[in-house]
Amino acid sequence: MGNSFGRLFRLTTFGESHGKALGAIVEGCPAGLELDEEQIRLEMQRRKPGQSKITTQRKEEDEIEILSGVFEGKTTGTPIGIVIQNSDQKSKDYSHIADKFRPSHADYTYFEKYGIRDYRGGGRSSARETAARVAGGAIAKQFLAAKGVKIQAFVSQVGDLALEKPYHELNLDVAEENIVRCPDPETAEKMIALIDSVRLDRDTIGGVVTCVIKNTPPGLGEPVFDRLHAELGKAMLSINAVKGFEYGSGFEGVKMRGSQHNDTFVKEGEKVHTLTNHSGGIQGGISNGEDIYFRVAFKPVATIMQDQESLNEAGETVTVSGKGRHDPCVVPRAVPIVEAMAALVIADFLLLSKTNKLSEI
Ligand SMILES: Cc1cc2nc3c(=O)[nH]c(=O)nc-3n(C[C@H](O)[C@H](O)[C@H](O)COP(=O)(O)O)c2cc1C
Ligand SMILES: C=C(O[C@@H]1CC(C(=O)O)=C[C@@H](OP(=O)(O)O)[C@H]1O)C(=O)O
Repeated sequence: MGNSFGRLFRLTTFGESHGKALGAIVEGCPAGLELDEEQIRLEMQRRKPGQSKITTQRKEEDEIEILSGVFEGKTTGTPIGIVIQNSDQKSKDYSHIADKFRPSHADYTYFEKYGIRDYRGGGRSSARETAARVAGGAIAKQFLAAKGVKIQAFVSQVGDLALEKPYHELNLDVAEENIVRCPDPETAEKMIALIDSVRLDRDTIGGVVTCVIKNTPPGLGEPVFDRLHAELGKAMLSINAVKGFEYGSGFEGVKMRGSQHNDTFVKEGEKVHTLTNHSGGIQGGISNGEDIYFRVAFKPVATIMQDQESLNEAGETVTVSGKGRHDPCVVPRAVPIVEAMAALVIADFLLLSKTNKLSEI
């Protein structure tokens, strides 16, 4: 339970941060998709630890090995198994807190739930698990690319430093050219300096990742419960350290009047289009064909290199201090994770949408 995501396009992950390996099993990917392994590797490189001075210094290559479900470069429709070896575990960094709870990490809640916890590197609660999500999401991304759907995420805020311009006034393609993954080079420099100074203070800082999905066909999503934005929200809130999700006008929208907020419909050739997009491409839980865009808020990382008061398993007051390799800010590496989870949601709804109309069954 709790280790799988999706209904028709389905991802299951396994593995712990300091265990032998992590893995992904993708089920439901249609047969005959040309799978570019290099593209999956590129996505893994975008997420891997040790990629720059502003990320954790754990060194993992995050090489993937595809075990099944692909023949002569094409998917066969059977489960795709992928394994990612762990090679740079330093479990001794965690010996001093084996029976202590780091404030705001998952140590206490895992112990309460299971009565036992793999304290090595946070075990299953470590964001190392997201390596498997990125591998699975990379397959969903390729499936979507073949249908013309494009997903792009970028860092839009670190601490108080936020991009002023909306996404459509930015060249999102340049985001990958800097280590923080912000599409405005000047703001990127400031963000990098801010993360670096926070790191030198032995502290951590939060941030926001914005994601844009282009060319989604209208009609994806369910009118009740499994609304498209609800599933995107669940996908995003399932990522480690996420504290907030908003789509379209989001929380800012409450400041507007209906007369300002409504998106006017117009016809452009054969296509229905809206003049503004406060809806964020989703109305009534269903995609309307406009860009889908949303923002995901990440908290400051819990493990800080400072003494903090906490409790141990016996309920005694103890001092806890982080050791080892940790991210001073998660957003640069969260960008490909957000894209992967978004791809899984859209791929799943794309398959489900084939059951909407009698004429399509
Ligand atoms: C890309 C990424 C990297 C992370 N790196 C760290 C880290 O180095 N140290 C840490 O304590 N937490 C890190 N986290 C956050 C923890 O995994 C997360 O706080 C923990 O699982 C508890 O879950 P919660 O914050 O969602 O409640 C990271 C999260 C992400 C998305
Ligand atoms: C190793 C990765 O990131 C880790 C995420 C993480 C956490 O608590 O989430 C804690 C640190 O690792 P460890 O589990 O070794 O202490 C990070 O280095 C990775 O993303 O591949």
